[in-house]
Amino acid sequence: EETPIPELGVETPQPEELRVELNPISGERPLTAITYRIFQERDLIRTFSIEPHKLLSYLFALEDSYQQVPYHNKLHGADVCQSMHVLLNSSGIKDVFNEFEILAAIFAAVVHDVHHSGLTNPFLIKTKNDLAILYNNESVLENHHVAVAFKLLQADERNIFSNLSAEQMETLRKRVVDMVLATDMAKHKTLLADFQNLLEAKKMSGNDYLTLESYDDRILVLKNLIHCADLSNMTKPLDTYSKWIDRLMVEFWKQGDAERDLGLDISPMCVRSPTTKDKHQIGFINSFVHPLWETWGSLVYPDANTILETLAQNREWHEASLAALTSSTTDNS
Ligand SMILES: COc1ccc(C2=NN(C3CCN(c4ncnc5ccsc45)CC3)C(=O)[C@@H]3CC=CC[C@H]23)cc1OCc1ccccc1C(F)(F)F
Ligand SMILES: [Mg+2]
Ligand SMILES: [Zn+2]
Repeated sequence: EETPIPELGVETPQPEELRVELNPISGERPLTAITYRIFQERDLIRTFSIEPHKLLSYLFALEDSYQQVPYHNKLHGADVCQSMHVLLNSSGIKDVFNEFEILAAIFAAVVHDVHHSGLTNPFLIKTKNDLAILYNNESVLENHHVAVAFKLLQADERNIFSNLSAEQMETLRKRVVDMVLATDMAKHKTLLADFQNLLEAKKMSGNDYLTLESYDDRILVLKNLIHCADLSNMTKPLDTYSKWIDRLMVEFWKQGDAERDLGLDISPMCVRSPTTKDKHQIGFINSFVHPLWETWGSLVYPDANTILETLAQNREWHEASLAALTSSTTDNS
């Protein structure tokens, strides 16, 4: 008889009272609430003999290590974790990955931006920030995120992987590092090209995509998966999506203010002008987001159809508002 996993993370004679207690937490602690729920739903707690109180301790510490910046805060961590959870259930891949890979993917998603300062890699590099010195300008933020995530595991009461073998822990660590480093936008073009080549090769060889043998093939799909989850704002309904982009604009404008105060060139996307948001977002969707989701769509066909339609609608929304803005300005001129 398997020991039941306490639904609320801890054994209690008064589950109802604790449930009431925890509810406000899910409001203040969205990252912990969502991630704990996903670990339960995927039975990861039982499969990997994770001690529930350690999982809660780790998630509380992780959540508190996300900075209170407008966009790259704990809500973004929770959002990418939830998006990863949904993407892993896509028809084309849900039976491909084993529970170790799923554990690594969910964990990588929830930790992937921890301790983000709300500044971009180019900014940290040009201001010679300590992190840029430490990581030699190479995926500076992403190296920091994954280092912080593993440092938090070192405390025994937070080590959720204490019941994994040394070898299992080694592979899990490699997968998580590979995935988090793949969220650096500077890696986007190579990552997508390799992904397209893999799918092309699979198609040529006639066997279905699902037969991914090597570690390199399997991790390549997982890297693109976390990258898709990180760029999933644009595939969400407009009312949700527009809230994310407004948060990001505030974060970019604050960086623009810092650049001005430091006498540095203001990054193009940090310029406070009414057309910046629309212009850049259209460019971003056309150059980065749509090609990525289109490639993903060919793997998980037909799941991605709704996603691609929403992406097109959101792009049209920007084009309409840009046209309105530019026509009104030409009228004024
Ligand atoms: C919800 O919407 C976005 C979410 C995340 C990002 C993210 N952007 N980026 C980079 C920032 C620099 N980039 C560029 N810089 C200048 N001109 C261009 C032209 C086309 S891209 C690009 C490329 C994308 C990141 O590294 C973030 C961290 C990791 C993943 C993704 C994040 C970008 C969103 O909307 C786009 C955008 C919106 C508003 C203003 C500007 C931008 C803008 F397009 F500029 F980003
Ligand atoms: Mg990031
Ligand atoms: Zn992110």
